[in-house]
Amino acid sequence: MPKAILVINAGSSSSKFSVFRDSGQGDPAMIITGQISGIGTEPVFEAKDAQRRPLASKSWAFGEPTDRKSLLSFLLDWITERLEGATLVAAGHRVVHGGLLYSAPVLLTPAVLDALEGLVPLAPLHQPHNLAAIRALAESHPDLPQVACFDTAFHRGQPWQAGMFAIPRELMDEGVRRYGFHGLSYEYIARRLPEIAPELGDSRVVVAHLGSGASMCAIHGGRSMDSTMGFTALDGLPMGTRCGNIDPGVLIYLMRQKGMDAGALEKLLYNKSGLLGVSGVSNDMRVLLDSADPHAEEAVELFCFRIAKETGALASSMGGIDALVFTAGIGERSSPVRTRVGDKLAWLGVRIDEAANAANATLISTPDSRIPVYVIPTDEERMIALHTRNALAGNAFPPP
Ligand SMILES: Nc1ncnc2c1ncn2[C@@H]1O[C@H](COP(=O)(O)OP(=O)(O)O)[C@@H](O)[C@H]1O
Ligand SMILES: CC(=O)OP(=O)(O)O
Ligand SMILES: [Mg+2]
Repeated sequence: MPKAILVINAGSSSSKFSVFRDSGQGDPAMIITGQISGIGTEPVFEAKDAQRRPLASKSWAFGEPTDRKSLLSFLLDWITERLEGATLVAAGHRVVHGGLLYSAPVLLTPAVLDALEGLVPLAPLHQPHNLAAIRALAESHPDLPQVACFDTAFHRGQPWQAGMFAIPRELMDEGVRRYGFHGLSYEYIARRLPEIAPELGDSRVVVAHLGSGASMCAIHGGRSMDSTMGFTALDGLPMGTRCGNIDPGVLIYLMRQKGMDAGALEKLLYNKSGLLGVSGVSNDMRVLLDSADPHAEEAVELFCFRIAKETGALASSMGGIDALVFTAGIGERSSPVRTRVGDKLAWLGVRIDEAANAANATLISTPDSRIPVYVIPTDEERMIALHTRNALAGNAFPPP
């Protein structure tokens, strides 16, 4: 009998989900995708089929239970009716932080969940919501195996220099080190790129994952060598509402001179900074690109400046660069951002083909560009489905 795997990527106010049919041969096939948004306020459920055609939607009447557990229970009932003979065998979750302990996907047990709970302070924007979805599902469906797939796992094999802060060694031994995130996305790109460009299998690639969280990764021969995010998902590029890298002296200044405590700093750096903080207009790149406000223009320019700067840094970590890849919401859909980054990398010999770029084509560089530039839609959900299948079978993935 065919099997089905539920994939969940739970955020603060929304849970994205997909259902994959798994025949055991090749990659699992996505059959349903969607999200429940407005969790905690007015939830709305929307589901689409594999071709992204609407399948169903629902909102909840006042007074109906809309806690996470009830919403997930509704979701599972709805999915079970549409499995057409397949059996739901597991749920795979994106869990942002795996810390020092988890460098591969893991079958969830109460002890694993407790260990992951201890990492909440390292990913306050993500981890609590990832774990809340797991706990809610464990309550409503205690017999359904659940697998945690970590954003940090792909980076755990990085050279030691990339993982180290120049602070006293004891802190590093406790786990105060650079981890890197968006690993499921980078792992997918590392797998997909050689299918698109077989000659790039062993090469040095810089990947820019530009979504509401944004980071970049240096990948050599399919392995992560360095990344812009560090101990938390606050480091590196400026993001929708996060500051990206910042002189730590600023934090000491804010504490001393402005009396800010940890909570206030967390709010400032995670929720009020980045594109939103610089523009004062929006955290959404589409809004900024359409805005006539000079501060919106500055936010876009700063974002692109930092992407170009990090490209140079990551290339240096690999001793060179053979290709550049854009992915995630902004990377896949914003040709103006890609044009600006390309212009800033003209020194490297990057030449963007504007017609291909405007069309969001796969290859957006000209034939005379010194390195090829690609746009590759990411698929973190597919990686989670693959990892979940393999964790259930007790196999390591990718195979050693
Ligand atoms: N056509 C577009 N042009 C520019 N930015 C876009 C476009 N479409 C989506 N985005 C940006 O992509 C971001 C979401 O990216 P996504 O990868 O879905 O993020 P996340 O998974 O972190 O929520 C939004 O904040 C929005 O600014
Ligand atoms: C790690 C991270 O920043 O994730 P997201 O892009 O989903 O916010
Ligand atoms: Mg994302």
